[in-house]
Amino acid sequence: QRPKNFPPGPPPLPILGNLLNFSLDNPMRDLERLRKCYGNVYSLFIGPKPAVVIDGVQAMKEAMMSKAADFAGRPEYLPKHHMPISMPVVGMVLADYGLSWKEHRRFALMTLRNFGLGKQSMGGNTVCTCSNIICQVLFGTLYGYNDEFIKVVVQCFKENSKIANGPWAMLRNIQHFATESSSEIQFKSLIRCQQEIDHMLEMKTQITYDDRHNMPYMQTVIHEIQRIANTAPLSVFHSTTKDTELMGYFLPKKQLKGTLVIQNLNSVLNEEGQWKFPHEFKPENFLNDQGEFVKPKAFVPFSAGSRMCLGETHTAGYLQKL
Ligand code: HEM
Repeated sequence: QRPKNFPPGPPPLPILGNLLNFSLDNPMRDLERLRKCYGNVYSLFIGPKPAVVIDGVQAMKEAMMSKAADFAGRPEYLPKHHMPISMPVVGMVLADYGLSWKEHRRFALMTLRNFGLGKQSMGGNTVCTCSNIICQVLFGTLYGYNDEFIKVVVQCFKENSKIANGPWAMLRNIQHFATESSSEIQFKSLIRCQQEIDHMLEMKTQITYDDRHNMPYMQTVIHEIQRIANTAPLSVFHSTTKDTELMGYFLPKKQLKGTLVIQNLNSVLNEEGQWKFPHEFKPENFLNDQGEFVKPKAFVPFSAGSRMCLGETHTAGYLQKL
């Protein structure tokens, strides 16, 4: 039974809730269908538990920015107590809203920033140390500095990136780009990126992270790939921390032990009215009329607000807002 003035949604079945409303092959398409039927804020039953789905920039902004503290919880039943033995402690990702999470987040942000996250390229031991800290932040496990496990993990990542960036892989990627839909645009984008790289390499021997400011087209392509790739389409589930309202609907805390909140980041990354070409791969989505790189407010692959991803380099700005 939906509480009074709760967001509308499809009628649930006993025990199963709305599970049969979703197909296994493409549940994102079913969410889009429900959005068209019920609007940008609607509810579903995952088994017996009600959940609220948030679509589009406007609803997401109200929940994650204007009412950040009300929506910053994590659901109780996320599988934090069923982690493998190597992750016995709850990391920050699944930690519920509270003092402990705040302190961990503040500390992690400062540590990552002091290590130069997003400022400089890192190498050698720094990579090992950072990977180790990321393991602790994410999974709650810190390895010793000479631990063989973390050394092997870093070595595997290095080998993988060599393979992924090697000449054969590049050829394969170009072939993939060239044969997928809107292949011509993608192929032209790659050629233009290569020209930008070649131009930079005329002036110096190696390109670093800082050079991105002089490579606007490269930036647009990377961002457009991330928009289309949609790495975490439903983000990490949130939960309300108190009775609150969203777009005129009432979301009770007490009655439901915190309402489960699902952000549909996919709906924002493809929202009509927010993008010049919402449903196509076009780097122009990130170019203004002067041909400069701009990041539209609907670019939210890392989510937004107080629980926004720590890997996003601009997250540091939220340090003061916790
Ligand atoms: C392309 C790569 C990545 C994507 C798309 C991504 C996306 C996300 C998303 C959508 C969330 C959930 C935010 C929310 O609950 O509203 C998240 C949380 C998080 N991410 Fe990432 N992430 C990426 C890489 C990283 C990296 C490299 C780190 C390590 C520095 C990281 C650390 C975290 C942490 C600690 C959280 C939990 C924050 C909290 O609960 O307060 N992520 N990420």
